[in-house]
Amino acid sequence: MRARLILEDGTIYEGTGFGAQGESFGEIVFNTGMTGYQEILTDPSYYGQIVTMTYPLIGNYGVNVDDTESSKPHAFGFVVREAADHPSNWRNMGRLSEYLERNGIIGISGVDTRSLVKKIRQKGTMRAVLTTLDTPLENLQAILRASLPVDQVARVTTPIVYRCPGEGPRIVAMDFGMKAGVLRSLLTRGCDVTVVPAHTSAEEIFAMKPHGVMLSNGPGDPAELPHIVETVRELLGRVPIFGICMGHQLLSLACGAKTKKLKFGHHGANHPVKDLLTGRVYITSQNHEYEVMKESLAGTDLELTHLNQNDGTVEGVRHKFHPAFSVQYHPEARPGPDDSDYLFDRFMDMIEQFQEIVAYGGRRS
Ligand SMILES: NC(=O)CC[C@H](N)C(=O)O
Repeated sequence: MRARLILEDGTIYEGTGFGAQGESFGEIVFNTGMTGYQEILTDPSYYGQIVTMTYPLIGNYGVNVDDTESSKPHAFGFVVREAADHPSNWRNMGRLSEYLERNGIIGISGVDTRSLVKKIRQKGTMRAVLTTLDTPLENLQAILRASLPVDQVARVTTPIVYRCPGEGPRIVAMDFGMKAGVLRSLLTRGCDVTVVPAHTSAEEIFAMKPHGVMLSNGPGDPAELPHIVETVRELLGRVPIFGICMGHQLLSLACGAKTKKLKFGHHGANHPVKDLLTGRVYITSQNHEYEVMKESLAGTDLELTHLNQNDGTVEGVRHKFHPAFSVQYHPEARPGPDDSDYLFDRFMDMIEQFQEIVAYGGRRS
């Protein structure tokens, strides 16, 4: 089956379709992980994005039921150099091509992904359309001029409140498109987690009497979510907060910092980040297109805590007075190294310390 990938700058890549048939339109990004394709496809933060894998052979260990980060794939398309269709692994339960087909995701193989990634790095993230149909080029170019979906968080957040009981601290997790790994990291620490839709108000959250609030990862532009930024501002100082990726950007915006789009984003499993509090460098898992602007931290009550060692971008902040901190990368990993798992312990310690303050008649009303 013939497939075409057409970029905003007019470049056309011809390849072979694998997975579903049809047409898909989104932003083209690249991920540098050698493995982890199933976690990547099912990470809700990829909603609206067509993902190119830089590693040349994808699909070689098949798919299984454990490597998913949500109930279904969210990426808008998948681009690879070579799709391995004879998987071999003790956990293998099926072929990647069948998995994509079953889930309505269009894949294209046989693409010169090196040239594609070079283009994205030179020109920045672009819109792209991926098709297995014979649609005339003019029509595809018209699709490329259309606007991208807005309020992507609303498309991937949980529609209902649900609870995973535990004996430990009560956490309310605001789901902006939360990866299963975030929930898992809290549950393995015994937390009692209530997951709430993205648009839940601060009042509704306080009614659940949380010991801590988790701000999850999620797709799209954080600056398009002023109502959620306002909610985070209302939570600040009244309950310990830990933000991851989108959660980090929303916490930063709530404290007066600014965000902007990176040229081509960070998507991979080997980004070096320095924890400025300990001086140690960690290899981290990343997936983001936006960043918190370093210069915008001046004049806020946020302190820079983590720095990207490749390009010097902001990777983490903490509030100088309130119990709140966040990181741009993924301490829950999946896929990627779990070097940064300690941040969940830091959150647990923060909750314990805040509880002591509350017990001594501190800040909380
Ligand atoms: N993984 C995420 O939470 C991504 C956050 C945001 N959508 C970005 O692209 O920067």
